[in-house]
Amino acid sequence: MKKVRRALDIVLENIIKEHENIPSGQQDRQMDFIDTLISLMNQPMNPHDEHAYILDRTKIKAITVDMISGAYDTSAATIEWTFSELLRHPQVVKQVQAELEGVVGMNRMVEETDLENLTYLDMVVKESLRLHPIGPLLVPHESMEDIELNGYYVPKKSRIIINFWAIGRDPYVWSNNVEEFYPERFINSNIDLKGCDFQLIPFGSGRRGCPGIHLGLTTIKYVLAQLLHCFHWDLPSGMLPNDLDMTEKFGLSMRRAKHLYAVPTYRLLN
Ligand code: HEM
Repeated sequence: MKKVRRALDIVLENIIKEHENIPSGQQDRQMDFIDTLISLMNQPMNPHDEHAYILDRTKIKAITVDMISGAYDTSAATIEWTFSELLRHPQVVKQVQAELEGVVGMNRMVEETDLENLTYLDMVVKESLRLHPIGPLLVPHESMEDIELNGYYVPKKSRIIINFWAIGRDPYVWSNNVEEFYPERFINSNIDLKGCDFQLIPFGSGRRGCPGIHLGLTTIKYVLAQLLHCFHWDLPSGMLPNDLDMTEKFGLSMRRAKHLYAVPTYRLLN
């Protein structure tokens, strides 16, 4: 563990140094996340309170580790699960591609600004997160005071674990076709992912809910939209959609037990 920590510290130190010593001629480049943190370094976050939180080098490294560890695996695994469901449901792929053709056309690549107009893709991602939440038990929480909830007494300092995987597959919440990948269930529904609709909380809820929800959703939709817009996708070696193994591997994040393989064919006009 100590070795890993030292190695990680060297990587992070290099990232910070690279940002501190931008070569002349590149000074006008757009500021990124690390530039912003460095610009706030060693000054109180609240200028009217000298005891306020101060961002130092170590804290910048800690925040960066949080960002990297929270972001990569979760987004990559969600893309892989969504793609698996799409390969099992060619009809849904056709509909996403029809939406992309309507919004983007076939002569240019998808851009980030297109995402807000891709409403069917939004439903596809919600449905994928319902069935395949990356954090099936979210992150353990602790009650700050004694509380009674729906007739249950929860003492202060209880460890609370939310089984969102089970909520996502509960027929009383989602009706009988709960095991089916069916994005259309979100048509005319106001359910969103921000954490107030408790039947769909793959990013958690409340003050300790996921701070990366917007970056995560943008990344997932952008990657999926580009992959589906640019390419047709087939399963390898004549495999049929129903043959695709959907076994889960339970861990800190819930990934596919086996990697997904798919064969692309280019489909844009140029
Ligand atoms: C598909 C993408 C993602 C999913 C499904 C996801 C899911 C979650 C969940 C379930 C939690 C625990 C929330 C709770 O228990 O209430 C969480 C926490 C967290 N996530 Fe994400 N996340 C994603 C992307 C990201 C990204 C892109 C970042 C960073 C840029 C990030 C950073 C974090 C951090 C730092 C926490 C801990 C928050 C705290 O303890 O206060 N996540 N995430």
